[in-house]
Amino acid sequence: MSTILKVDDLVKNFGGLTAVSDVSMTLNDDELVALIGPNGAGKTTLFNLLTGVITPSSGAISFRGPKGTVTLNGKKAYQIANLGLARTFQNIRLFKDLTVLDNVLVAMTSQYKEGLLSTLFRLPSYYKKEAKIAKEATELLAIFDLQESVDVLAKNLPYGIQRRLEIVRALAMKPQILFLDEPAAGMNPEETADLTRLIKKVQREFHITVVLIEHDMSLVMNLAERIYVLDHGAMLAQGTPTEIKQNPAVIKAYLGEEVS
Ligand SMILES: Nc1ncnc2c1ncn2[C@@H]1O[C@H](COP(=O)(O)OP(=O)(O)OP(=O)(O)O)[C@@H](O)[C@H]1O
Repeated sequence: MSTILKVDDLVKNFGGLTAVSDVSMTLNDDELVALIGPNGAGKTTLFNLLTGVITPSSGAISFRGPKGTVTLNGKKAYQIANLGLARTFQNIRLFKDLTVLDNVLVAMTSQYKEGLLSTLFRLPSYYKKEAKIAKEATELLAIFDLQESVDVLAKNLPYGIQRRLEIVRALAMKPQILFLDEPAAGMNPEETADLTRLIKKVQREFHITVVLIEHDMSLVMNLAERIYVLDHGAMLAQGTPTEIKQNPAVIKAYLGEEVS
């Protein structure tokens, strides 16, 4: 297993507040990692730094992509996404007035750069590529049991299914690392159990690294191979679920909350 993402001494200050403080971490190929911590610990800020939504105050992020290792600091969100880091957000960000299929097609077409001439004059290669994209999108939706809903407007889907569609959209970008920000937020226990199965399936079938922020400890302990724990912006601990459950510093940070 080799390192795909390396974070060294990352800092993010918002005025006088240090939201992320000297955080170092590594992500390996094909692993499922959880990032946990109490409210306000800096988890989303760390995701935002890794995916270019905000820029670090200091520190380094390096990513081993298909064309070698690149520094992500200073790169824009779309450049980082094109390199192979896709994400979902805590608040659903679908195109609510587009159908399920169109939501996925929009994400997918960023991967297929058709020439201007072919697009303008609708050459046969244009239609061939369009058919290929539609087939891939439909197959991806089927993995997520959304094949029956391809023509439904995103805004008319139940909440749990909208969250699922968000994951499909992120996967449509063919990422090497998938960041999921609270994928089970607002879901009922049955939806959460379905989601847990799906995330496992995605990681197995797509051979990608998955990192998730999650407050639902049963999901985290069921899914994660490794866990990082943030507290007050700093990395408090890292280890296997068993190690984290028994870590006195983690138990103290979660005082009053159950880490089980
Ligand atoms: N854009 C911003 N400007 C100022 N402060 C911010 C900004 N974004 C986050 N913060 C602050 O940084 C700290 C970390 O916030 P962050 O949202 O990363 O925590 P979190 O661990 O994701 O919390 P939660 O589990 O509640 O989502 C908080 O004190 C928050 O108020």
